[in-house]
Amino acid sequence: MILDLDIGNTLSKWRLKDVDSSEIRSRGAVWTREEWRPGADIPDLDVVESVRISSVARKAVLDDTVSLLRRRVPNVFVARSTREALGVLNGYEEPGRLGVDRWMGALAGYQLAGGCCAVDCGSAITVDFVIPGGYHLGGYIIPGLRLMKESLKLGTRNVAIDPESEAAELLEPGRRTVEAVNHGIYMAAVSAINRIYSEVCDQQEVALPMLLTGGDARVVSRGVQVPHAVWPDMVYGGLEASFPLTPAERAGRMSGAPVVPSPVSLEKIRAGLAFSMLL
Ligand SMILES: Nc1ncnc2c1ncn2[C@@H]1O[C@H](COP(=O)(O)OP(=O)(O)O)[C@@H](O)[C@H]1O
Ligand SMILES: CC(C)(COP(=O)(O)O)[C@@H](O)C(=O)NCCC(=O)O
Ligand SMILES: [K+]
Repeated sequence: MILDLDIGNTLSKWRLKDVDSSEIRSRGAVWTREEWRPGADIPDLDVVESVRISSVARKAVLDDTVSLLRRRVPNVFVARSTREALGVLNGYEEPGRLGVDRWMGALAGYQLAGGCCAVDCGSAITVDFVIPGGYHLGGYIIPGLRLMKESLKLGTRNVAIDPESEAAELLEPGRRTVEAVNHGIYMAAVSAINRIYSEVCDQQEVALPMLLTGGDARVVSRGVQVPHAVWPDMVYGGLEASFPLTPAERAGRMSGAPVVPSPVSLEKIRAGLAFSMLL
């Protein structure tokens, strides 16, 4: 079995993948914290022959996790942000400083769509661009829905947005504090994503497919007008492409990859941008 780990600032996600069949056998998530307890937090390591890790947690957490795993598992692969990988050139001045989850998403998106806007809606919402030819332009970081809410300190933190809510309701003016906050942060997130996408496509003169991932991807998806696909395993896709282990991965396939969404024309994107600015 392969154990894939995606350690974010809030949640540490894991999944077990069969090496021969490439099937996902189980998955789970635990709060990101100092220490892993194999058998409790993550599956028993006896069945695991390889681990692949993407981590944005503090270096000490990653170091401890890696040393624990190295004692028990033959192969441990740790993803790093590099200057170039899989045909993508990292846009950061200091490539190693780009969050490795963003880098994994950019690599997966490029491998799937050959140019994309990769949006990760987690603790932070990150929006990264890779244009055809493999140039990663850099991106944008804004607080995620939960962080935006907590920063207001209005005592609404325990009333999360219902992930089943309809976008139309979430975009209405709130008539109670908790609604005003939830609708406000939702509007902030989806309008930022829509606007960032249009601005960058306009500047770069290319209509890109958009891919969404992260814990809040599904609810954010309902408010994003740009054609897009939700790919919950996008970060894992970057791990698969970086460290291919199964026959399917060696052939370039990534688990759960969605059908690439067809972007609207650049003219339409530009018209939308002009309209939103009343030009
Ligand atoms: N069941 C859940 N448990 C915790 N957070 C959730 C859950 N469902 C959605 N969320 C949202 O997802 C965010 C965490 O998403 P995730 O992509 O795992 O973040 P990160 O990679 O930063 O740890 C939380 O901040 C919260 O807004
Ligand atoms: C921006 C992030 C905090 C997002 O992490 P997440 O919300 O997925 O936990 C992470 O990618 C990170 O720590 N990045 C390093 C800074 C950068 O990318 O510029
Ligand atoms: K994120």
